[in-house]
Amino acid sequence: MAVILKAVDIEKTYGKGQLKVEALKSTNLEIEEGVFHAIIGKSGSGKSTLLHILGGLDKPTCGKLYLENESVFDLKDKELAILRRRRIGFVFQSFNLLQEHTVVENILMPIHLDSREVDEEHFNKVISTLGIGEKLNYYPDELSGGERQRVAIARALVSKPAIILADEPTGNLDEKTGDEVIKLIKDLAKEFNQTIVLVTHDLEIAQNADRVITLIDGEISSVIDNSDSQKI
Ligand SMILES: Nc1ncnc2c1ncn2[C@@H]1O[C@H](COP(=O)(O)OP(=O)(O)OP(=O)(O)O)[C@@H](O)[C@H]1O
Repeated sequence: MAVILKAVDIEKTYGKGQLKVEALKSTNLEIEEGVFHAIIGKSGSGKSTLLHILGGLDKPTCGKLYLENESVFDLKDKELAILRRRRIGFVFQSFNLLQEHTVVENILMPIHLDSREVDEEHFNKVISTLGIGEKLNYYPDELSGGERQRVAIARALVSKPAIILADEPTGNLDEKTGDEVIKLIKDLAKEFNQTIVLVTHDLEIAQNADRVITLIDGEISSVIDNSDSQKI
């Protein structure tokens, strides 16, 4: 499978002197196309730091990141912002929807910001897969938590990003809704051959992923394919 995102010797240090925290020690990681990856680890192990760097939201102290062979942190800030908008879909615990805009406006925001044409067929497929067709003209505060997260996922998917990065996407949802959202993410990965990297502290959620990356104290301690472990 093709490597879509590659981290090479990435390190991230916060603070100085006695306050220095090595959030990520030398990290090498390859993210493959169409694969659903989960990053797990205890609180403070560096999961969010790694995800933010993989998404170009935060710069590493040193190291390189390549998205489809483009060196992400060698881009100028403006180019990096465009790359993030066009090539990376983000899904956060807090949904990050714009309250004063309707569901459909939220979903199409990244495409409109880029003055791009909407691929109607893809849009309709995403909406029907996520089951939010009836809610397009509602406002976020008129939706349940699970519906809001499905809108955020639709927004991430609709611009056909190279990769979707999700940080504890079920963190604000009850267990049943969280399970439904994870199942949807898993189905979407297959349906759209979508590359996904999802951060979670929940081992059960990680079981849904194709590949599980475990972080301990800022270091990758293992990368395990669930399909391999199921074969054993
Ligand atoms: N902006 C910051 N300034 C200083 N230290 C930070 C900052 N962000 C994170 N850290 C530290 O870096 C380490 C890794 O943090 P990170 O948020 O990546 O962990 P995490 O595994 O995502 O944790 P959690 O599961 O609790 O969200 C922690 O020790 C944290 O305190």
